[in-house]
Amino acid sequence: ALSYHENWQQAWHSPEPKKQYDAVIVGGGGHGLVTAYYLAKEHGLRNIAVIERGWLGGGNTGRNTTIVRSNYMWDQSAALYEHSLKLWENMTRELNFNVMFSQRSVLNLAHTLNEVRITKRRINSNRLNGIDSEWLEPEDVKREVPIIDLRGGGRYPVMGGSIQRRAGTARHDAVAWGYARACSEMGVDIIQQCAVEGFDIEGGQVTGVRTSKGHIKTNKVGLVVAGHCGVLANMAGFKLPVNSRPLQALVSEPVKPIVHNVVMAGAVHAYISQSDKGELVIGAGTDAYNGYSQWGSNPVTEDTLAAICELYPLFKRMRMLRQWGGVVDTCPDASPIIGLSPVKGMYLNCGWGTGGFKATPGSGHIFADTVANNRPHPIAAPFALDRFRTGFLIDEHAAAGVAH
Ligand SMILES: Cc1cc2nc3c(=O)[nH]c(=O)nc-3n(C[C@H](O)[C@H](O)[C@H](O)COP(=O)(O)OP(=O)(O)OC[C@H]3O[C@@H](n4cnc5c(N)ncnc54)[C@H](O)[C@@H]3O)c2cc1C
Ligand SMILES: CSCC(=O)[O-]
Repeated sequence: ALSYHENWQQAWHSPEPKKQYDAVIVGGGGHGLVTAYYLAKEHGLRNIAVIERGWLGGGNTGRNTTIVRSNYMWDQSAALYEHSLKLWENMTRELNFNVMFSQRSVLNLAHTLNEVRITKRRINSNRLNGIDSEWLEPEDVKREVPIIDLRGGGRYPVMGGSIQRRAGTARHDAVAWGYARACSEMGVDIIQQCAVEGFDIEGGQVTGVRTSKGHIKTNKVGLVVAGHCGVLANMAGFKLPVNSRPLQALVSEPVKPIVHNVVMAGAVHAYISQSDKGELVIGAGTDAYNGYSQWGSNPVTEDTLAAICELYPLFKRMRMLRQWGGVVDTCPDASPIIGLSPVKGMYLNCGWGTGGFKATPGSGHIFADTVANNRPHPIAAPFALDRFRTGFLIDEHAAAGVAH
């Protein structure tokens, strides 16, 4: 019988790359692995490789604060994120792997009259799209989150907020492991510690991928590398309207259960939830400058912790355990890019910025359809790269819930 560790070692095979694949997905994060999963499961491709320069889930998929919700403003976003939320609700059964999806509800607080108006407008838009979303008066917020100081320390009073009760959190690296195991069972080659270093492009068509483990022939490439999408686009000879910058998070020492939902406060760049182990999981806004570092910086976390102490005074004596960052790729309208690239046979799934974890299953599902059929899935179509030429943007900065 295999030990637990040996069992894990064999959850997915890690072969050396073959000389040729029908499709190569660059990026072994959640979005890339789900794409490979549906290419195999729903589109009958069997000769697929996922190429990951580090380890599975080592990018933003394993670094995020795990919030899952679908309460975005515009119809196009509602279709995308609600498609994903429905897949989250069945993911553990689909993968036979416990991703610990916990629908504990997500609150988005409003601290100014402007945020009250924007939030109520978003709630009405959600309800028109069949998404569960409610307005809470300050006393309702207090009932949901008894430890909150509605005065917000006097600086940012709580004037109400939205709540989505089907929203919640999940175990992020379990998502990568669950899909990796399912991919491997369908014969997808998952190749870690293998960096893509360039592309062969002939007559505008991709024909191969150059990697640190050798050359691979293919005429179908999905770029799913989050904060490094601009780097890979440059390798392929085109530019993306994306800013890549660190987004940070931190966790406290574990304490008894005291926060039973997720509480986000965009105006003060602070949001919290509590992990099943009892740690406070705290998120901040992005750094103010572009960069590819994956570690924290004190000014950002100091601001966030000051806001946390104003909203939840009893946390003033909590000790922080760990702080880290990830490189998030944000588009000018805070919406993703899903679709064809300027290079034939090369497809883009990026620009998810501070909020792509919640879209992981839906993103991979519609991107696989786009890659397999060489045309955008209907839900992906509005998120084409071309929108930055036509000007038909899908601005979700307010719903993003995080300053960037
Ligand atoms: C601190 C933080 C908190 C966040 N909180 C939330 C949240 O609560 N809710 C939410 O919805 N979203 C959140 N996000 C955003 C979310 O994590 C991302 O949008 C999402 O996980 C992106 O998934 P992905 O699979 O596209 O990227 P990743 O998981 O980053 O995967 C991309 C992979 O590409 C690989 N790669 C890069 N270059 C190459 C190369 N040249 N060759 C091969 N491989 C390469 C990387 O190593 C990486 O593993 C947060 C992000 C951060 C950093
Ligand atoms: C990092 S912010 C979390 C979200 O987008 O709900």
